[in-house]
Amino acid sequence: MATGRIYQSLSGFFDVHADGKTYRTRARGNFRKHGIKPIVGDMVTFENDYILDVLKRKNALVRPPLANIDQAVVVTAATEAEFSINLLDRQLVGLGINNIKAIIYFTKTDLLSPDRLQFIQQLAADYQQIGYNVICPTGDDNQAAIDQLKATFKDAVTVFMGQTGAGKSTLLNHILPSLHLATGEISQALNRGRHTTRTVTLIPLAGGLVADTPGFSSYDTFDIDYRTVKNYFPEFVSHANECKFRECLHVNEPGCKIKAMVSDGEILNSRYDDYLQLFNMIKNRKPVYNKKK
Ligand SMILES: Nc1nc2c(ncn2[C@@H]2O[C@H](COP(=O)(O)OP(=O)(O)OP(=O)(O)O)[C@@H](O)[C@H]2O)c(=O)[nH]1
Ligand SMILES: [Zn+2]
Repeated sequence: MATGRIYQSLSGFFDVHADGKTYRTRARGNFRKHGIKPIVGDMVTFENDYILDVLKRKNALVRPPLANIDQAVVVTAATEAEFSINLLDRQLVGLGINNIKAIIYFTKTDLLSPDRLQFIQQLAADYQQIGYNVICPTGDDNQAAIDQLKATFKDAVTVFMGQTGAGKSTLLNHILPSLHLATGEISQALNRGRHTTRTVTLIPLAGGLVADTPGFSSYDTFDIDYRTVKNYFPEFVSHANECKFRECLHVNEPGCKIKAMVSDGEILNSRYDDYLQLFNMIKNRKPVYNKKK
């Protein structure tokens, strides 16, 4: 029996990397009975080219299906018309909930005015300070940024996420020129018919594995208790023990260190506003009752 990771799935076969070799395996019939369907990214045990067991997943994304993701490159267009700090914060919280480390990568910095570039660089420094890994190419210095990004791939499974048009395919093509992903308008046109059949392959790169598909939809459902939203704002977590109340939600409580830090400019107003927005959205969300099966 051997243990390995599924890196590709094609018409009923699962290609597995184990001990530096690759194996073409199949799932046994009884997998279907138990409702376990192996997907790319899964760690599996196998013998004689048959998968015996799927090991417990750390997390999984649905479209396209991929398990055990360590980190996501949040591809973010820095231009004024496209950038939204609110969207960025929501993406970061979504990743936090799924236990996926975020790497923020700014694109289109070549289009920025000097003022705008300075604004984005300050923002990059602020998010770096919070604890995120932020990569912000400047001018013609694209290669340095890409090298910096590649250095984060070691020993990790990495996916690319971001808004439509943010530059995910362009960036992946730079990193993996053999992919030849369609970009811009062509990509838009192809996108329309591709939801159903699209699968993902994990490609070995810079000591890690990178998903070759740029179109991961981030989840807009935040399936958590509203009282835990604060846990996904790292700069709140590191000072929460300085609030007067141990269970402080940093909303209306007296003696709240987080609110004091917002007033003092030590925590970004926009981060606190986005926290309150998510907090209220999740608190006021109508419960969804699933029909009994
Ligand atoms: N000037 C400039 N243009 C860029 C940059 N990155 C991407 N673009 C352009 O932005 C457009 C969209 O880029 P894509 O790579 O297709 O974006 P995407 O995120 O893959 O988009 P979807 O496939 O719709 O999800 C294309 O016309 C790219 O040429 C950049 O760093 N600078
Ligand atoms: Zn507080």
